[in-house]
Amino acid sequence: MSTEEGIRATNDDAAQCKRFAVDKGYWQDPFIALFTSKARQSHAPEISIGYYARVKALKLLLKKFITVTDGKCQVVSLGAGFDTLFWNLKDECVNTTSYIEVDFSAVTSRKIQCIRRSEKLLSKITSDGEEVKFNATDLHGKDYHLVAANLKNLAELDQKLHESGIDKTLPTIFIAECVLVYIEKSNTDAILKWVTDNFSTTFFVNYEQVNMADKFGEVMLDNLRSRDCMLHVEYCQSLESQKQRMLTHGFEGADAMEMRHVLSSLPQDDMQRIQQIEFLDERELLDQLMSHYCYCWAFKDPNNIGLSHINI
Ligand SMILES: C[S@@+](CC[C@H](N)C(=O)[O-])C[C@H]1O[C@@H](n2cnc3c(N)ncnc32)[C@H](O)[C@@H]1O
Repeated sequence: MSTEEGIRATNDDAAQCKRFAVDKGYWQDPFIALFTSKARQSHAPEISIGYYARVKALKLLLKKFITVTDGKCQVVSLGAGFDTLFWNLKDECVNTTSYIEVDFSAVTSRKIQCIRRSEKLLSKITSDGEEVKFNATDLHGKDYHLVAANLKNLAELDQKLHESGIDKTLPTIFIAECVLVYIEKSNTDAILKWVTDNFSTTFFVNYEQVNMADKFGEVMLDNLRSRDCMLHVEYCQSLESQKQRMLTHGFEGADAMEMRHVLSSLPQDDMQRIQQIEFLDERELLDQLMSHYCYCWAFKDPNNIGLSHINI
């Protein structure tokens, strides 16, 4: 059985791994240090390269969606944790109609505290001196919203998105980065169906485990179980099962890619740069790790605005 505490702790892990990799120079993120303390633990280069590919590919997909929709779109980040993508996009002057982050209240309240004590973070969510509205768990800026909801409770999620001013007729991208795998199949099925039932033009990006039916997958499951985290891997058997999940829940088209192929599709000059940061002992280990994670993306685009062309 997972405990909420065990699941929430995965956010601290992700944020710490990102901070460590950023401090090492894998990629630039001037905001991650505002949500994390300096990493106490070091991580193997394979882990940092994994995060590098995950962060780069998500930004790539999101920017393509924003370009296709000319910025007249909404981003909903499910289980956003301490993700900094909103601030990094703002830093590059990439804007959307609104950007909404959702997580458990214990996570959003900590994120709100970090935002409130940093002028650098606050300045990106206010404009023309407009006030940011917040309580202990929810924060509403002009185009940024951070709200508390349990993703298993769709009525609560719907209500919180409504309070954030969501427009279900506007193209909306949903991001779930290492989130659905912590939630039971019946609930994730319901989330995906709710998305396609409610949003007329929508794109979904899911990052999580794949090819989990082997020994490596078994060890990963055991490892997380010992930290009070059950992974729900029914759809993590193959790229095909990942895509089928999307298609059976109302998406018109879906595609998926193992992270080792994502990595080799990223700009190669940057790859050469990151391979020089730390000595990589065994290339095989990197390939093994990267073949157990994937991006899967899916779209519903009845007006043919071009969502079917978005890929990595
Ligand atoms: C591994 S972390 C990933 C955080 C962020 N997406 C990233 O990639 O850096 C998983 C996040 O999902 C959140 N989460 C998991 N199950 C959830 C649920 N049922 N309701 C709300 N948030 C949930 C956790 O609290 C945590 O912040």
